[in-house]
Amino acid sequence: MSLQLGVVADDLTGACDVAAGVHALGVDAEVRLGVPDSGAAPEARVVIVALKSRTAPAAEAVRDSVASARVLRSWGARRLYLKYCSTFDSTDEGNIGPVADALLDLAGEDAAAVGTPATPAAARTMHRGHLFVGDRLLSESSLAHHPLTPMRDADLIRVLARQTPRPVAGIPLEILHAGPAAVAGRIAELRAQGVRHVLLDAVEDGDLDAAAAAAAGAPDLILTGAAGFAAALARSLGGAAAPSVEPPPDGARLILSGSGSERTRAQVSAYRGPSHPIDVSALVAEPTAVVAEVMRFVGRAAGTPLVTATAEPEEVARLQARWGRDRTAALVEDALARVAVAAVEECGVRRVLVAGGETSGAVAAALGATVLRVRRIAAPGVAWTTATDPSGRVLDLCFKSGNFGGTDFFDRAWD
Ligand SMILES: Nc1ncnc2c1ncn2[C@@H]1O[C@H](COP(=O)(O)OP(=O)(O)OP(=O)(O)O)[C@@H](O)[C@H]1O
Ligand SMILES: O=C(O)[C@@H](O)C(=O)CO
Repeated sequence: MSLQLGVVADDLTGACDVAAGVHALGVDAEVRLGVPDSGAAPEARVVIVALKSRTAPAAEAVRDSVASARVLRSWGARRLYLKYCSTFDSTDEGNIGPVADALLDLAGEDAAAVGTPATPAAARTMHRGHLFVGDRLLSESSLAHHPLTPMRDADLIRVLARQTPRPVAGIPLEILHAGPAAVAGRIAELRAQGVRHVLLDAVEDGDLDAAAAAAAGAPDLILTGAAGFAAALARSLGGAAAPSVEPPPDGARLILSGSGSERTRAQVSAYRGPSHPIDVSALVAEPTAVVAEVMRFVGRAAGTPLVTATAEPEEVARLQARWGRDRTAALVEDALARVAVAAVEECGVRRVLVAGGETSGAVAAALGATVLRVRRIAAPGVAWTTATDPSGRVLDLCFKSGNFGGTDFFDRAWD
């Protein structure tokens, strides 16, 4: 089976979100970590390249995304998809606009980028170009206070227009409701007017299906969006078989949380097993001693140990003000990554659940995972995945976006 959809995702948990949605439809998907080496094409119909490009400097994000897109094309990908966050996480500098522009350059002079972050299953909907998170405008949700990409404007036409010199326009819901032909017609009109970025309204999966059907007739479009539109495209591939559910490998379990999101804070508080906080200030002075102390806890814990740096926003802000935002983040990510490696090597851990996108990227890289295949859906947008580390150990890895999973996720994810 040939590669139908080649996805470039701007973070690892976002890549796993797409893989989970595609797998749930019975379409085989594979996640590649980092810019892949070209070479033999994977067998999966959907391949998702997981980058760490959401908050990287725009030039770096463009370089890695274009390199990944070239490899996906060399593997015969029929469509290219740029996966960004369902809450459009970005700044005026990028990286959604610059990366989409670079993919348009690759696709040809008249190409256009068409898509939507709307993902109704995750309560992200678009109306009149405005993004809603649940019942709130994006700008009135907790994303307005995101430490790296605060989203203070819910008008995504305006947000994207600040990131690209190319004209941006939206397609309203009534055209989506009029069906694929109406959507395709409107896209063609906008392109004829010189528009190069089109954002679609969508409030339910049927709207995304109409968009996917419209896109089918225009193979030169670059498709963009979050997991919702990617799933609609996968649905349109058809021929889905029931997803297989493999048993997990034997071995001990570990939970690592470096996420600061509201949902993860609730999950950490609700967890009923043994847990150990990371002392971030101690980490600044003596990271090796902190990791050694954590490993004594992991080695002795009865049940599934949780190692957590998750803290209230005021505490994170205090630590960032004292030690620097990037330095604190790097220290925490490095410590959790070292704990993951030591737990696998010394404690027989084979199942690792990680909370937080940046944290997940750091842990996956340290474990030497390069390819992930979905084993089982753990929650909407979250999957258990199988990877083989460089020593040949089979690992069961779950990378959870900060905002995903129920409050009791850390207790229930293992079933
Ligand atoms: N106590 C802390 N103090 C300062 N920084 C922290 C602390 N705990 C975690 N961090 C850092 O905050 C960042 C959290 O980002 P991460 O992407 O992992 O989670 P998130 O933002 O909640 O989730 P997502 O991107 O999945 O929505 C990481 O870089 C992590 O190292
Ligand atoms: O789209 C989302 O909300 C997630 O897949 C995500 O990008 C997590 O960082």
